[in-house]
Amino acid sequence: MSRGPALRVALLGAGVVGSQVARLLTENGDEFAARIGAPLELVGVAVRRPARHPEVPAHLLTTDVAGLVARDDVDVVVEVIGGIDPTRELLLTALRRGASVVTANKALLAEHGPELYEAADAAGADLYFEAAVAGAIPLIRPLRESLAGDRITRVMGIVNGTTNFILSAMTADGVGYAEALAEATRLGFAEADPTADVDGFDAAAKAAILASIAFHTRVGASDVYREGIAEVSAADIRAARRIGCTIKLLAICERLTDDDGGEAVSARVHPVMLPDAHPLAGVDGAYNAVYVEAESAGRLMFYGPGAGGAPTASAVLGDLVAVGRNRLAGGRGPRESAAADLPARSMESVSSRFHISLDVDDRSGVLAAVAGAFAEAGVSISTVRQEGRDTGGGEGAALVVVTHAAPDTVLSDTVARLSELEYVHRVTSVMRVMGDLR
Ligand SMILES: NC(=O)c1ccc[n+]([C@@H]2O[C@H](COP(=O)([O-])OP(=O)(O)OC[C@H]3O[C@@H](n4cnc5c(N)ncnc54)[C@H](O)[C@@H]3O)[C@@H](O)[C@H]2O)c1
Ligand SMILES: N[C@@H](CCO)C(=O)O
Ligand code: NA
Repeated sequence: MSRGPALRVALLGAGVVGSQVARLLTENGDEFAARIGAPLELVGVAVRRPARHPEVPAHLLTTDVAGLVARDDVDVVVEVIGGIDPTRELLLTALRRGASVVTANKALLAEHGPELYEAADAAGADLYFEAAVAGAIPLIRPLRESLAGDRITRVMGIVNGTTNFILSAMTADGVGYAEALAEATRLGFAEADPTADVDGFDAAAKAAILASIAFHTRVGASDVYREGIAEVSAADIRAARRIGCTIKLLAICERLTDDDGGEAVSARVHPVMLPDAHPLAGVDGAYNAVYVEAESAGRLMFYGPGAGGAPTASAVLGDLVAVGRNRLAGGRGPRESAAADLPARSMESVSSRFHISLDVDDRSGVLAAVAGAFAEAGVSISTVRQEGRDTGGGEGAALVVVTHAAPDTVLSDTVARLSELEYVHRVTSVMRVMGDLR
């Protein structure tokens, strides 16, 4: 039963996510009203081309997005347009006049989160963004609220559905990279510009958001080290299989303790060879999964659909219900929590194990020369394996070296030394490895 005045909602964008938000709002309006205690009323939907949206009642459609957010009868703006321009200005306008905002826009939050929080604070409005990280999976709310009484030490996971879909297809079906990307785009997982997915920008934005919330510190997109999957080859996937691993693009956010006991934060995104027994190795397709380690709670795992129209709309609508309940209660949701203000560390502070593939001359002395280069750089070797060449014929052989943990910077020196060796034709790939190998 509805008790309060209607919560008036403006929807910006009716693409993959927005069209599902509009559908569910219309279909389930009575249920939402009962859950909130006040009806939700969709008062406008901003789109680029109204003719393409027969599913939205025509009187709600507008191309005047700036006019819609400026309307003083709009209580909540739901933004599913994406990108920084013009969304930053639109959301600031909405917040400054006291409207709450629900957004799925990780790129905007990772670049301009503090500015949006400040505008929300100044006007006493809410800023919710569950859909921005790991789609349908409840992750932002558990981190911001459920775990607010704990000390989180690590957040690590698969947070980009498109790249996970591509890597899964390349691994299971031997499907080519381009074909898998086209399918992810067709299914609505990929960003409007899919380089945001494959080059790791999308995952890096999510890592920045996760690290900020988990460590009560402002972490921006530029603080996140980033490598995408464009360099991951079919040969890398075969090499990973040989050592009992699966390649995944991981976002890793860690609380680091310096030698002097001071704390810092590291956030990074890069491909990793994960042992098949690792729980994240079995997360396939557009599914996401995130591990959270906290001092008192221990290890938690969040798993589910990380992309797609309806799953993402589920998270958007959950936020909308929360905003509606807050309004009716005369309260607000959580604000920015950044008081810890920890410094962000670069990759120089991070050590990893590495899997390095080399094309070498198949002759005596090669192994000693390669081992010597590692020794000179102070990198300890865990295993070495020599194989016939992985691709192509020729006189050479493929050498595969797996190291013990070594600092990132030292590893780049080692690769430079290896490339200069007379017997080494090429360093064909360098990839980080996690955990124990068989
Ligand atoms: N697709 C997913 O699986 C998914 C998951 C989580 C988060 N997101 C995020 O949700 C947002 C939307 O993603 P999407 O997949 O629905 O994108 P989309 O490209 O399918 O939809 C965006 C829509 O916004 C419209 N639009 C663009 N500029 C506009 C403007 N100035 N005025 C009015 N309309 C405008 C476009 O025409 C398009 O219809 C992005 O921030 C994305 O990162 C998407
Ligand atoms: N493009 C994103 C959408 C979900 O944020 C992905 O593939 O995960
Ligand atoms: Na989520």
